[in-house]
Amino acid sequence: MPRIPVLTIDGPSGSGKGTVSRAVAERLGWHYLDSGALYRAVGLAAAWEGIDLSDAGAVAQCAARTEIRFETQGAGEPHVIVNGKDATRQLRMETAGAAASAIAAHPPVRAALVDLQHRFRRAPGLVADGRDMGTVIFPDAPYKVFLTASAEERAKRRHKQLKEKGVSVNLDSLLHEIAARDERDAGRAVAPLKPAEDAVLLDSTGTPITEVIERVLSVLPEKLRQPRQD
Ligand SMILES: Nc1ncnc2c1ncn2[C@@H]1O[C@H](COP(=O)(O)OP(=O)(O)O)[C@@H](O)[C@H]1O
Ligand SMILES: Nc1ccn([C@H]2C[C@H](O)[C@@H](COP(=O)(O)OP(=O)(O)O)O2)c(=O)n1
Repeated sequence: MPRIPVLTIDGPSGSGKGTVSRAVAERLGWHYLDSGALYRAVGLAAAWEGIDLSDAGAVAQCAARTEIRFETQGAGEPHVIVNGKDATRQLRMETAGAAASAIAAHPPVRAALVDLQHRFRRAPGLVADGRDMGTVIFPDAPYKVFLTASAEERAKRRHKQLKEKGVSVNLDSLLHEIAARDERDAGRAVAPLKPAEDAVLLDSTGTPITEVIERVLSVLPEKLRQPRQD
């Protein structure tokens, strides 16, 4: 029996993975996995419990007992409920991204989240967004994209996004944080940020989101791109 199709979209922070993945999943009528939100949620849950984020074993145990749910509430990003609390806003802060990047470097933490991620592969298909979707979690995915953009453009996008959410941050410090996160995510020993050998590379610098979405959709065969009738 053919396996349920997966489109993986990996790339660095601010490359547009989340926005593009959600739009593509909606167009196809497929499920969506925001794997970064899982790492963010575990980082937050560990901080709530006062766990030292450098303690790989303690964070991995925390990952195994943390309950993470995604709730669709109208348009826009799904809300993320961590151990019963709506943590959506907190999880989007750059501090949560940095904590996620730190705990994500621990192999036992990554191992604790593998089954959960595989369970998102449900019919009719899955769009999976992250760093290692095409390389480690869904290496057999038939469709893979690696999305990038210059660090300057990614920092500007994040700056605008946070400003729209009422969070004021300095552009220079964002650029620094993004560069530090890129370096840690790409430099770690386990599941580093890198394109799968069979991924299509897309640089979105200066390209409007609508066009990026079309380019990603063009990676899929025509028959999958038809809107579903049911
Ligand atoms: N091609 C693009 N051009 C301009 N802005 C973009 C583009 N892609 C994404 N954005 C904006 O950049 C911000 C970060 O995008 P997001 O999808 O959260 O990135 P990622 O998930 O890769 O971190 C969002 O506000 C989004 O609207
Ligand atoms: N599949 C994944 C997804 C995220 N991570 C880690 C590394 C990232 O810096 C953090 C946060 O990821 P997230 O995709 O939410 O961050 P951005 O939206 O790209 O800024 O989690 C990971 O190691 N593996």
